[in-house]
Amino acid sequence: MTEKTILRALRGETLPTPPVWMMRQAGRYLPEYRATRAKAGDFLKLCYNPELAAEVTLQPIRRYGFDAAILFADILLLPQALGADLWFVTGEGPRLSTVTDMAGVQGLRPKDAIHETLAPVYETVRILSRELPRETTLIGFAGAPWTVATYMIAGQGTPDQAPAHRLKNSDRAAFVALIDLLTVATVDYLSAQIEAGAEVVKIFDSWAGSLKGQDFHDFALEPARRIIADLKARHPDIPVIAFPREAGDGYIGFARATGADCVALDNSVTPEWAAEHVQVDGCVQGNLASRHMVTGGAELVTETRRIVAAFRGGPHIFNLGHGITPDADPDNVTRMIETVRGG
Ligand SMILES: Cc1c2[nH]c(c1CCC(=O)O)Cc1[nH]c(c(CCC(=O)O)c1C)Cc1[nH]c(c(CCC(=O)O)c1C)Cc1[nH]c(c(C)c1CCC(=O)O)C2
Repeated sequence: MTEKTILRALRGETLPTPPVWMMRQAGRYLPEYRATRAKAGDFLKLCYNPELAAEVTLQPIRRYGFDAAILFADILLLPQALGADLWFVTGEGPRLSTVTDMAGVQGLRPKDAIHETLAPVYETVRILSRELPRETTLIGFAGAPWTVATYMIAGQGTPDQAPAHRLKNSDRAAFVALIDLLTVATVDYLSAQIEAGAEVVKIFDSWAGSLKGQDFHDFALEPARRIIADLKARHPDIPVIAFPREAGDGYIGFARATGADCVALDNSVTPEWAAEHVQVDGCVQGNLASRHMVTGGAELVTETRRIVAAFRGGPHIFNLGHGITPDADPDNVTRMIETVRGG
């Protein structure tokens, strides 16, 4: 069997047509997702129901034939497995019990305890590795320590991650202890996904952009480097995609410094800039603005072609710059894929 297209791109091959998948491709813009979520009861019940989580992972593959499927789960399941309370408020987002000092960090469970909670996620991966079409790559994932810590410290999403910055600056020891626990737990979590059948893993650092200078080095780059080094020691052939969202100039050299096989790009960088400064080090993923999945039209086609053309000279996986939003039109996704594949 010839190797899957995404694995070829991740090994550094320049392909005539970039493989394509989408962040949040299983999500609320799809009526079949909404129906399955209703059947599960709510979002978290869906995440912990292996049959239904596998079903929603497969839905966009059946509908669109994406080159990759991403495990259906959430980056906040790991804090829950470490002992935080987690719930979702409809229309608002996640809520967690907070960790605000060293006693809070020490009150979390040890990393070896996570698998008890996360076992259903590994079962979802096993189902998917049996049921996916043979040409489709299965991507596992976790949040990066900084991004996960921002939710654990604030107890919710925050526009500027102020509570996490405050803890970092006022109680360094507690903050570093939390980052360290998340780093080692993430290695075990991703390793278990790989052992269950994930062929690639992606590390989402959605709030990396709020770390500047030395902080970016210490809390975005360094944890990613440690996670990737430890994972590759256990699973040498597993490619890793890193997503230090809104890193700006921090994207330059990020793959080299962390050992990532691919860097995912958000929309704040142009594809022409990224081809010159980031793709020189290897595979890149991205970076169509999600709003085109809402607005469609000629601009969707023009922008898609522009990104494909800008990255044509090197390894590239086509994706959005962030997750597709619930108000997206499913037909625009079809249009985007046709355009990537030569339409
Ligand atoms: C920060 C973050 C989270 N989760 C995730 C991130 C990092 C990526 C990013 O920046 O978007 C990652 C994530 N979340 C989800 C996946 C599954 C795989 C995929 O399709 O990409 C992945 C990879 C499902 C989800 N995670 C969530 C949904 C929507 C829940 C629903 O169906 O009601 C999905 C499909 C909920 C979620 N989960 C999270 C938030 C802030 C929210 C609420 C906001 C929102 O509703 O979009 C935390």
